[in-house]
Amino acid sequence: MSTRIAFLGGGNMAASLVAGLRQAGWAGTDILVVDRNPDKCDALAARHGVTTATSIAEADWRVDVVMLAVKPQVMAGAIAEMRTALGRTSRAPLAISIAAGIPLRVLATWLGDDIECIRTMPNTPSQLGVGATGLYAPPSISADRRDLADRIMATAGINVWVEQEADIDTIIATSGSGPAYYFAFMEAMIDAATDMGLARDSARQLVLQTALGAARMAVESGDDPATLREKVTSKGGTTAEALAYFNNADLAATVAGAMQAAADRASVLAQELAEQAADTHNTNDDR
Ligand SMILES: NC(=O)C1=CN([C@@H]2O[C@H](COP(=O)(O)OP(=O)(O)OC[C@H]3O[C@@H](n4cnc5c(N)ncnc54)[C@H](OP(=O)(O)O)[C@@H]3O)[C@@H](O)[C@H]2O)C=CC1
Ligand SMILES: O=C(O)[C@@H]1CCC=N1
Repeated sequence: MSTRIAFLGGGNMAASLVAGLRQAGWAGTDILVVDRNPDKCDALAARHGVTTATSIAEADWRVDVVMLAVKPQVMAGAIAEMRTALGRTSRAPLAISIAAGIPLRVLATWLGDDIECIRTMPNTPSQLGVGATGLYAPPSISADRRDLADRIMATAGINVWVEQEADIDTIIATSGSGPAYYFAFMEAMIDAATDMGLARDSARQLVLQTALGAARMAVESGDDPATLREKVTSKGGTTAEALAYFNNADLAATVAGAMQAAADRASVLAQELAEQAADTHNTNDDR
């Protein structure tokens, strides 16, 4: 029997995951995308043959899995609306959260007792099947449900399961946000090469192909990145000069600081959302 998946939110990350699912052969008719923006719904329906709905209240929630894919700040409201709509259906779907910074304990207060949740952190290269996803499931989740989440996220690329939820914040800082770091590096290199005299289009082609080549070598050659770096670096040559410049600017500390800032932001978000969940709980108790 087929597994029906709904996406609560059809933005950048959901679109990437839908593309990965479709590329892996998941039937478009088994995928529902619920997004309030009709243009996004139309684009996903046209491109991937998925079913769409622009209203949470009116969507057909008879699904096996719900991917929680709206921004953290609007998740509580979207889940509340979905809960009301789900009231009509008899079985509770498995929820898979892709949101940064919302702990399972907070999601549980919003989802209710009957909906189990697995926390994941994918990234946008999922759209090409070369994504990287971190996953955490609490011990109470059955092996079958873990396998289901594993199967779904594996359509996006590689899966890495972690034993403690706190590691998801590190994964957000590493692979969740990571593509943006590489894109920023590419932008800086394109700008620099252009400033140094290359035509922008030539600079772009050279930078992007270099990034692709370096990534493929790092993945496929069997050598670790340090060895590959050494093989480019001739003694007394040009690469050594560039790397010395990076060292003087303390590139490693800059990268570590940026990643820590991303992880810290996830913790702050978690704290804010936990306080919001507690306030809602107290308000409901007061009624
Ligand atoms: N982008 C990324 O690289 C990654 C993102 N994530 C996580 O994925 C989640 C989504 O991020 P991203 O895809 O970038 O965000 P987007 O803003 O691109 O997508 C969210 C979509 O949900 C829609 N939406 C919001 N509220 C509702 C609602 N009540 N009913 C229907 N639709 C609604 C939004 O519409 P509108 O635009 O009108 O608000 C938007 O189209 C976040 O929680 C993020 O932490 C995780 C890993 C990587
Ligand atoms: O920037 C964000 O918050 C999301 C989570 C990881 C990538 N994008």
